[in-house]
Amino acid sequence: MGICHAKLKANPKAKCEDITDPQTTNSPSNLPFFTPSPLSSVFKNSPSGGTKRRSRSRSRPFPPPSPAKHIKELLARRHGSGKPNEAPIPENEDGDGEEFVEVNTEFGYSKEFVGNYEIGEEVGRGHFGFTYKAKAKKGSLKGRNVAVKIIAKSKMTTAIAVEDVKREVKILQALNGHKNLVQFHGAFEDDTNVYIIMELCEGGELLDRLLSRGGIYSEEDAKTVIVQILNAVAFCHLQGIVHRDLKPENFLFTTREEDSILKVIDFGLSEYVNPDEKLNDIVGSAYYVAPEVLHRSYGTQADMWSIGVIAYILLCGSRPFWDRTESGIFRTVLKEDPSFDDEPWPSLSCDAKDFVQRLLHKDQHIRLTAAQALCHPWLTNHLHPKIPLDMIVYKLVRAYIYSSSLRKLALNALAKTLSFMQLAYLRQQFHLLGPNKNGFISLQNFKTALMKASTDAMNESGVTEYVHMVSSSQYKRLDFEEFCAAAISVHQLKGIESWEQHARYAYDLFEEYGNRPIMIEELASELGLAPSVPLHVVLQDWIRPSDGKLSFIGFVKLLNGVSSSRNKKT
Ligand SMILES: Nc1ncnc2c1ncn2[C@@H]1O[C@H](COP(=O)(O)OP(=O)(O)OP(=O)(O)O)[C@@H](O)[C@H]1O
Ligand SMILES: [Ca+2]
Ligand SMILES: [Ca+2]
Repeated sequence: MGICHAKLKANPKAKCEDITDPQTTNSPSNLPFFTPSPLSSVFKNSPSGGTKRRSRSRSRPFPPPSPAKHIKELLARRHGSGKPNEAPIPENEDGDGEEFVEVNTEFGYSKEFVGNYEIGEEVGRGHFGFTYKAKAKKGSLKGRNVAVKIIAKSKMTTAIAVEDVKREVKILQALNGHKNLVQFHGAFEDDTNVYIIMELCEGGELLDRLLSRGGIYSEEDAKTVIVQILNAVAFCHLQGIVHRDLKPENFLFTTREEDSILKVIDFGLSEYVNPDEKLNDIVGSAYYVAPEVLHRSYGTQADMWSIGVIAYILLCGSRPFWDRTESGIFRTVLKEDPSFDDEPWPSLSCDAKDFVQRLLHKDQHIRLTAAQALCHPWLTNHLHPKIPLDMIVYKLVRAYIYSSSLRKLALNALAKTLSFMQLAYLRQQFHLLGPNKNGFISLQNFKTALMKASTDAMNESGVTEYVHMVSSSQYKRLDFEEFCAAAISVHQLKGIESWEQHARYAYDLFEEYGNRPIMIEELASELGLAPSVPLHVVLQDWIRPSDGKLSFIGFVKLLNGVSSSRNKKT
């Protein structure tokens, strides 16, 4: 990239052109999604009537970036149109007849908001909600300040919009208690609004703090922020929740202090997803959306891309993927690699660059998971983040159990090539699974370990069921060595520079302990190739003519696994 208009801290003119977001126009009534504050019924004494928009630009030394806008398609689908209360709802592309559904906006929440809270000033707003400070009048929170996100029912013109709000509340409730997630205190409704009560975060948005520092963070400060983001997101992912709207506006500091705790907010676009499932709706904010979301086949790893974008912005003050139009942004996300050539990248650490690159990998299978990112040397060299259990381990171990014995041997050879640093993450995961005193884990351990972190979200997302399935498979106990072979991700290893060395060294070990003459038919069945495939043509290179053993190419294909081999053939 490297052109000034891509900079958050670019010159004011370029910045203004950059702002294609309708939210940044001066008059609120110009906003396609503007509706008057939903509070006219509740908020009687405010001089501003609660509708004055917070202006970032006047208080900043340079014009700030627009808050990230949601993807147009998302808004059209969820709210029917750009002006939800006026225009007709466009035809739903899935043909599920959304426009004919009468929307039921009864949520079943308590109707006692006014009796319980006294509303104060507005503290923020987004496309979907207005957030106010409020004071609890009774109950355990009596006298305490809270935040109330108010969502007007008039905006809920589609069943999807209603479901989004219900899910936002349900997820906040289920995930309550993690220190880097905003605390939830309850939900209310009346005829006009839904009220989501949360802890009040008084330290402002990450975006504002970034801007107040001139649009850039030092590596050390960025690490502190990123670790907290990863802690929260790793927890969500383990529960089977993908946030889908991670951006600097959706992180708040609890206090104004420099070392304030950071909290993830706004689960309005979050979704349940189990480890076997792929989501397909295009959701999020354009600058932060992952390529696989645009390809309509994604899971929790889409959030990791957004964290990569955030890390990139924190460290250099520029957006990694930029264009003037939404379709232009999508094109750069899909096709272009972010630049690491411009200042300050050459003067930043190699670890910082490597960390960001591993999150901005276009292939979601190569991208680091949240738990893996927490083990990256950029973070572990100075901080000592607590590493949570990682669902990818469950997926990989399950695949290993069902692999052929030949592939298991190949993976065991590959695991022996891992460096001490690479093994650190696997060691942590093994430890979390609670090995017995002889250093073994059984598949039951996978279930027991997960249940310790279980919330209602895990049941709803299908993670509980998935883990039950993994743990009820038949397989012997694993020691650490075999666990490494089982939990190694060949995809991810292929994404690192030293992959070729790993593969060569592993092949040498395999030659010593596992390679043997193999018939083409046997190999085909190992790989799950259908008899209709012209086996001799396809598998010729995989077997060494001299002794009929697996060639290096065959070994690598075997490591890739059955399904990827099969995909390549078709
Ligand atoms: N708990 C809180 N404490 C303080 N301020 C908050 C809190 N929750 C939200 N806000 C403020 O209100 C703004 C809007 O809230 P939120 O992001 O939940 O709304 P939204 O309409 O869903 O946003 P978006 O347009 O990103 O979807 C936030 O960016 C933040 O400034
Ligand atoms: Ca938001
Ligand atoms: Ca939202």
